[in-house]
Amino acid sequence: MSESPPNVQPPTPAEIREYARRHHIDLTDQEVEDFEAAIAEALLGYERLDQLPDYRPRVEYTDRDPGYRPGPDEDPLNAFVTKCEVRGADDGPLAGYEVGLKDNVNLAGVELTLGSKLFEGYVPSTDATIVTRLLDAGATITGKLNMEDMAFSGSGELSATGPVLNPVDSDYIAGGSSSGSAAAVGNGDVDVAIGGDQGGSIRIPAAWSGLVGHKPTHSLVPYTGIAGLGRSFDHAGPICSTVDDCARVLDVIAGKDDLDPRQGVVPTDDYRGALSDDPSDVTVGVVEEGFGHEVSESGVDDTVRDALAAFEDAGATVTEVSVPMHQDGLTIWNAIALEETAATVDGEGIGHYGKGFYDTQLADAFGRARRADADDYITTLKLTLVLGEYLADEYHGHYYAKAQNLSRQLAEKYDDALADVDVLAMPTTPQTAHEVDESISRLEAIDRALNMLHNTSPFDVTGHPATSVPAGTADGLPVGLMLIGEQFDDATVLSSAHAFEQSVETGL
Ligand SMILES: NC(=O)c1ccccc1
Repeated sequence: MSESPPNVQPPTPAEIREYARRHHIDLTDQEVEDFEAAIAEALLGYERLDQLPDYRPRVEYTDRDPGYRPGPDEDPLNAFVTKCEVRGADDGPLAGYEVGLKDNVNLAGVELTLGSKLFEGYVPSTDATIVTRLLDAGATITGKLNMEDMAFSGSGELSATGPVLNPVDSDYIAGGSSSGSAAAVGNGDVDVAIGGDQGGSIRIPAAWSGLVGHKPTHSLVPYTGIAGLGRSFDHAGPICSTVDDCARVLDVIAGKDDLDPRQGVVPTDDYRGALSDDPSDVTVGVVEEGFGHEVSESGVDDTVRDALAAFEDAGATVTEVSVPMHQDGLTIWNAIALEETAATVDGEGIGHYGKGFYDTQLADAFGRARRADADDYITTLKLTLVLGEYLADEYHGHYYAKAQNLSRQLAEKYDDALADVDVLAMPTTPQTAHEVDESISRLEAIDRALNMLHNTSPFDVTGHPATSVPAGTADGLPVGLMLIGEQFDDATVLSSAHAFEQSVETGL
């Protein structure tokens, strides 16, 4: 997909009528004629815009290698879209670290696919803000990692290049949507990886693959230069083997970015410096409603309860808390995710509103691809666009707006529970990884893509920081314990996860 800037042309009278109709306006003949003249005048400004060069963030470390797609011998888990090597500064907190990026993160000069056929051959010429920060910290970026097609599934089997295999047991899938991020870290191909999380996509693959995944507080980590689904619930964050590495990466990528319209005031911390080894520093509120969902596997619930009992034996204070509204979290997330994703796609992948960097290249590429190849969308995105557009149109945005309001109320309920404890706790997902099965039906694929979001998705719409840390196994497969903290108190969440990791033997 090559970059060719648009060259503005005036609409025909028929087009003027058609675009008016899309806004429920019926123009008279005289209105069409008058607008034709007014539009000719207005478009002179657009001719000028075509002449002005775009304003883009500067790219540093310009020695770029476009890389290559590894074959199955080199990449048996299908973790990579591209292997590459972009070296950063000579020293810094990530010197010696090989870092992989989910393939929705702009790395200038290297193809970006979003795990989808639609973007094949698209090469951004800017870096995401977090890429600049990683390179400044001494990292070497060694790969673009596979992901669920357009990030719209939690399972790990719906990339355009097929299933991503679980690094603990390759008869199972890795979890998604940051599937390659988990597989590459688990397989030792990279030291740490960046993932993305809109409904659970950092924490699910971390849980299923026996790794640590941290979804930062919403807006703590700039999302500039990363393709997303909706500004109000897009997150990027680390997937690593240890909590210590997650804190080390967060120290580098967190903080104010003038280019990101999602951010307000962004309080940061010394995340690595705040890590504790001592369970007696930690008070945990175990959220009753995070267990026993209809889809919950008892083995998962038992493993998480046993791990929390072991944490208590090691000195942590563990209490039971109730947050009844948690049971409505997935419903609230769903109403936000459906309409906001449809609006983002209508907005050519970049949307509108807010001051910041707008990726014109992405809009050009996505705009063209979606008009030509939308039939190749992942099935869950097709479903979301149909239903999201229908609901927005038929009910005039009522449900999206109400769900946004309810997400604020939900956030208050978690805050109330957090007033008495450091962190809340529950299983990251109600079940362990699905078995690899390439013969499933469309409806089974949709179910497997979305049936694990009960505990992860509420925190994508409330914004609270949440870490998944390995808690043990159920039938030999990894189980994740999710710890949740107050907004912008990522330090306490990571510190509590670290104390757990250091004091409880999980076999992972
Ligand atoms: N990107 C996500 O977190 C996601 C997960 C599951 C379904 C839709 C989106």
